[in-house]
Amino acid sequence: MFRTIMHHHAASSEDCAKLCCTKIENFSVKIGRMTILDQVNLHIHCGQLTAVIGPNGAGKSTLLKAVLGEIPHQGTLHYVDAKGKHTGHPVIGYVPQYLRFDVSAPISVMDIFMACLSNRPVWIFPTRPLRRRVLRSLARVHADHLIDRRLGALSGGELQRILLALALDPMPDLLLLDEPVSGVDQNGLELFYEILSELRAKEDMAIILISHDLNMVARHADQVVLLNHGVITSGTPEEVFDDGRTREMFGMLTGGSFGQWKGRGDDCGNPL
Ligand SMILES: Nc1ncnc2c1ncn2[C@@H]1O[C@H](COP(=O)(O)OP(=O)(O)OP(=O)(O)O)[C@@H](O)[C@H]1O
Repeated sequence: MFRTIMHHHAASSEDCAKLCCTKIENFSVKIGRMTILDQVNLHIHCGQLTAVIGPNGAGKSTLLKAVLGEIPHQGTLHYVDAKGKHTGHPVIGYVPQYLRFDVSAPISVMDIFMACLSNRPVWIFPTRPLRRRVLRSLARVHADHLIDRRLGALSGGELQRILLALALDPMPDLLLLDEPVSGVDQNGLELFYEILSELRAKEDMAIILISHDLNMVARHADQVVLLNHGVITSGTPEEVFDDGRTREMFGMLTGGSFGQWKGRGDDCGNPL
């Protein structure tokens, strides 16, 4: 069950550019006779947060799974770091939208780290260095106080941060996040975005985030991609949110501009 939060190595055949970036080229996914993704091309720059938005069923989660190599797809993934020393095989960290587990199971946060980080069975008492390492990982996401908490007793936001900490060990080149649609309150969401901002700056990490909260995207993303089976439009938050196609797709009122509604919104996170 924890396979999806482990790390993946994606292969590529040639360099992408001189700057640190990931190029997603001509990604297509067909399931049966249905085309879910059609020729998606994206450049994801290191040190930037790229938010993917789009209606339900647009293929957002499918795109992340294809980048992870978890589902059959066409297209190629190229990665090159700034120094050109680590080209072609990004280490990818993945934070899934949700984790299915038995909420009554006596599994602690420490146990799940043990299961993911070492080959030791979880019933062996953790060694001190391992516990210190887990505490360091958890501190990165402001969650070291949760190390002995039972998984089933975590709030939605806390669980999301634990999954993020797991995806960051070892530190990935490319971080993929599928934000939960519900279960994380506004404070949890704010903290999560703050942590992502820290990471992109400190680790020079490329981050792709599927988000349903347009206000948070407007405030924190460097680049926004509007996806609906293909890329409808992409650019800065200003460019994408002022685009008539975005406004139409999300039922926004016409006439307003990005600057007027940035930071405001209704209770569901929709810009007014
Ligand atoms: N294994 C599958 N078999 C058949 N159809 C699938 C499969 N996986 C996804 N789909 C379909 O592909 C489309 C895209 O799904 P996906 O989960 O990628 O959308 P999404 O943009 O992430 O949606 P949401 O915002 O609702 O999470 C949907 O219509 C979905 O029903």
